[in-house]
Amino acid sequence: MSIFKRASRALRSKISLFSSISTSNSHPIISPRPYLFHFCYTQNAASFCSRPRQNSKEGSTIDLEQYPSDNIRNFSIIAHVDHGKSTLADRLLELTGTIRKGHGQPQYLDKLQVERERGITVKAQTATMFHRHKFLGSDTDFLLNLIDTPGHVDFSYEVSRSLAACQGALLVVDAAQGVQAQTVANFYLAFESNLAIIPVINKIDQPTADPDRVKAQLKSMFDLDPSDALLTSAKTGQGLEQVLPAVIERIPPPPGKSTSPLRMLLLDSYYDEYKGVICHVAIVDGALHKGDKICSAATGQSYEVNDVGILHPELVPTGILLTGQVGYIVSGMRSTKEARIGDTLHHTRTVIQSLPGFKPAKHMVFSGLYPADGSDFEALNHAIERLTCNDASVSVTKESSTALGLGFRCGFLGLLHMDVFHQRLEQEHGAHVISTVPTVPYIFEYSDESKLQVQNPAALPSNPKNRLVACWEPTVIATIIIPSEYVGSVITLCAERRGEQLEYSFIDSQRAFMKYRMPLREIVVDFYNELKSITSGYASFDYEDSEYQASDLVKLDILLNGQPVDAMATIVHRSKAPRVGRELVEKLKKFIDRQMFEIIIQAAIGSKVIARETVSAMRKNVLAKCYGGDITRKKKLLEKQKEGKKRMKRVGSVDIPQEAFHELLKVS
Ligand SMILES: Nc1nc2c(ncn2[C@@H]2O[C@H](COP(=O)(O)OP(=O)(O)OP(=O)(O)O)[C@@H](O)[C@H]2O)c(=O)[nH]1
Repeated sequence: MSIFKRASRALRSKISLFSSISTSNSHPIISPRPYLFHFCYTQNAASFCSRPRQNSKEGSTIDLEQYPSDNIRNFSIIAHVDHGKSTLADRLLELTGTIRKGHGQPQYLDKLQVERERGITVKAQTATMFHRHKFLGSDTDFLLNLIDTPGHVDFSYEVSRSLAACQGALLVVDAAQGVQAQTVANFYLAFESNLAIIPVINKIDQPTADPDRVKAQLKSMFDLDPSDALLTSAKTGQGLEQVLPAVIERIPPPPGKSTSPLRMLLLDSYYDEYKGVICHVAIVDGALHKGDKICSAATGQSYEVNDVGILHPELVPTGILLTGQVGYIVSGMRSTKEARIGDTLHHTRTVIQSLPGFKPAKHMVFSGLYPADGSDFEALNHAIERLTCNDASVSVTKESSTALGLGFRCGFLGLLHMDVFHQRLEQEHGAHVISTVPTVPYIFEYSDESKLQVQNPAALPSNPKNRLVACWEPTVIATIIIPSEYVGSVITLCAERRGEQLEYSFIDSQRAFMKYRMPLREIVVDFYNELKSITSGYASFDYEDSEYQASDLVKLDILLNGQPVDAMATIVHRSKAPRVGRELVEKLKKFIDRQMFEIIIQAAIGSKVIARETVSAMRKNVLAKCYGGDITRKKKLLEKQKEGKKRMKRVGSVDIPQEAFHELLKVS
């Protein structure tokens, strides 16, 4: 039985996310303002892009009243990493004249520096486009809201939020790589949200493209009709003219009621230096006008709407948003904490039923963040506050460490998310941070039946008052898709990582599909890199969280000259403790400079030492390799050493360089 059919059974009873609720109150509709259109030819001679001209009265607004919900289509682009979502989004924006062709920066909607440097999408981005299409026999103007979503598993929360504002999705699949792990995960997200799914087989220009094989995979895995698949190349433009007509004809208009009281779903928020908090919203029912008084269903707090508009793709004020439209509002919220993602906003003095909202983001990985220089705590505090304004999926609590001083314990959606957060802290806010070994949330149960959830290994008492009776660790269900020849080595890797095989089948003659239950701890540290390396980069991998399972866990302490370094403590499975302990002390030995006294580095479980290294006494001579050379070179090296010393962390009498903490992150 195909996965699709199994899922259909499970989901048969699910109801639509946007099943509309009938209400009697209606908000008065303001009479339409005058509007004008001009038309321009696009690269595709057969179609026009209709671009509403700026309203001359208000100077800066576009009139949206021309677009009743029947003329609106809201859709996401979803796919596995690198299958071409952002490039396809670029082409659609060009095709509709929303951005100029050759605007100079590919993947236009990937705006963050980190997205551009890494070539990945981290934040979902919305863009409103206008398009004229012959529909039911006559030329009709449509407003299309496109949401480009991230492909990496850590950001699937962004995908599920985006889908809540859509009635359809373009499921993009690389014509050479075929269905991959995130294709499967994203298909189910869209399917569970009852979206119309349009398969798009992209990159057909590649020499290894095999669209027929991909069509067969789509049929066997998801029961998608092969004749529904669009064949495109976002690179050469081939086949792109079919995309928007398919969006208009196959995706239903938004189902909301224009005569019902306003209900809008808060999709996302970020902080802008000049405007304050900007919220992205989807109008589910009713209409919103500039100057309206609105209220949060979650907090009861009221606000006045100071600005409202669409993302075209930059912010364009329109003074109004109508049923089914997606746009932004500025409403005097002082912090993004007030803008709760998934909240329902409505007019004050109207009674509405809240929208279903979203499941809260689940933090998979926790790590301590400390200022590299202890005196920078306030600066780091400020930087984290500002960044969490734009990334509400990070949890932050203050903590202190004897080794590192005052800092923060942060929860992330995965390791890539953690990495991206660090990079943004440094790039966007100039913060220098030391992060501690990432850990997953464990549960420890004691003889008095008390349970302790541990997000920071240092918080686990080495000698508890009550006897420890059980330990529990979080698990995930991992999906792995690989070429058949790598099956053996992947099974070995998963067994080493304590995985339990749940499913093993073949997508077609060349590709195997496997499902494993695995401890989260085993996959957050370097699993994906190892999987990629043993499969020559051909594996694709995705995971979803699952239940806790009993496990034999121990706390591994790192001691320097007999003194435990709380920031380096970690929790591991007992069977892995000797190897992890050895690796940790070896790594530390490499990074701790020789000092004027001997340093003993130990890894211990309770009072039992399981690994040990010694750094012999002496000052590191940074000039050792500087034969001859002029004095300025030597001065530079000494200056660098001085600078490095400033960034050292003193534990007892031992100075630990910042890199040592970074290197520890890599030890599994
Ligand atoms: N040959 C070819 N390359 C393409 C095509 N579409 C996209 N690419 C290339 O594929 C790479 C990934 O494209 P993106 O658009 O960034 O992919 P994405 O799915 O948005 O990636 P994530 O956001 O990281 O998930 C880029 O180097 C693109 O230039 C295509 O149709 N043909």
